Amino acid sequence: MATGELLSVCGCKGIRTCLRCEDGKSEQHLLQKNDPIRYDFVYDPVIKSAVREENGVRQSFQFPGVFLWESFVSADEERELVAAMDENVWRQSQSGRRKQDFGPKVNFKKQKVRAGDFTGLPAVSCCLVDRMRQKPLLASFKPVEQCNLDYDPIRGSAIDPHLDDSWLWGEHLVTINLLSNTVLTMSLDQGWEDMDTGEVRVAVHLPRRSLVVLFGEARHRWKHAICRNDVHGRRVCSTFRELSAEFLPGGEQEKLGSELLDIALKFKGTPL
Ligand SMILES: O=C(O)CCC(=O)C(=O)O
Ligand SMILES: [Fe+2]
Repeated sequence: MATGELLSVCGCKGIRTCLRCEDGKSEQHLLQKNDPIRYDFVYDPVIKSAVREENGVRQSFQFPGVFLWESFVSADEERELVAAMDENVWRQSQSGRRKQDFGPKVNFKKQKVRAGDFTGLPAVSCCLVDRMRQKPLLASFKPVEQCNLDYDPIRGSAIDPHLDDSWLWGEHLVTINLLSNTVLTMSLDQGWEDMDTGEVRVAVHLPRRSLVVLFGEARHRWKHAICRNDVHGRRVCSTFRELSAEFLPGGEQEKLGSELLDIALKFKGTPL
């Protein structure tokens, strides 16, 4: 298929905005986006803790559920991966993002999933998945979906704080961060103890070409986001998702789960 994007101003719906459509949205929506933020921590991957220093006072707490793998792909691989993505059409998505999906057809509201036109993950991902599985944390990771996202400061690209679905998707969310450094902002709307009056945020710095895994508390309790201000140049990422227990051996929908995995892991996919 030809390189390019499908024509329309942008892909935003409801309260989502990007630089292309913001003039036309009500100020209320923009005000809601600028709520004050109270407690800003930075994730330290060495001590696996969130750290903050204010007026010479250092505060920190354990922050489990984040695994960072720096230089997961080489500079040559990064170039090849992005070139392969750019051979395919990027579809407009919310908040100034563009996307390419390789995965089953899902209706999250009705909790319905079927193979649909899914042809599998792309061929270029086969060696990436083999490599990630070398780490004990991901030894049994079997992705059934890959979503490529494209962020650009010119479009004001971002993704609002959210939790990924956990009816269909399993424990580990794996993202490869390409083309520029960014920050994954983890947040709890209402903190706890002496921070319970405001939002608590933890900035997880994602170097270019790194891989990050969210699991446990960082997957299920803390929301994650990419803020517009943290997109400094074109950024492309690939997020891989596995199936939840319901779709794995012993689960109620194991047959469907195994059919979807068979398709996914043939690595013959084209985007939907
Ligand atoms: O861009 C990212 O790194 C995060 C994407 C994300 O959270 C999602 O697609 O659910
Ligand atoms: Fe997400």
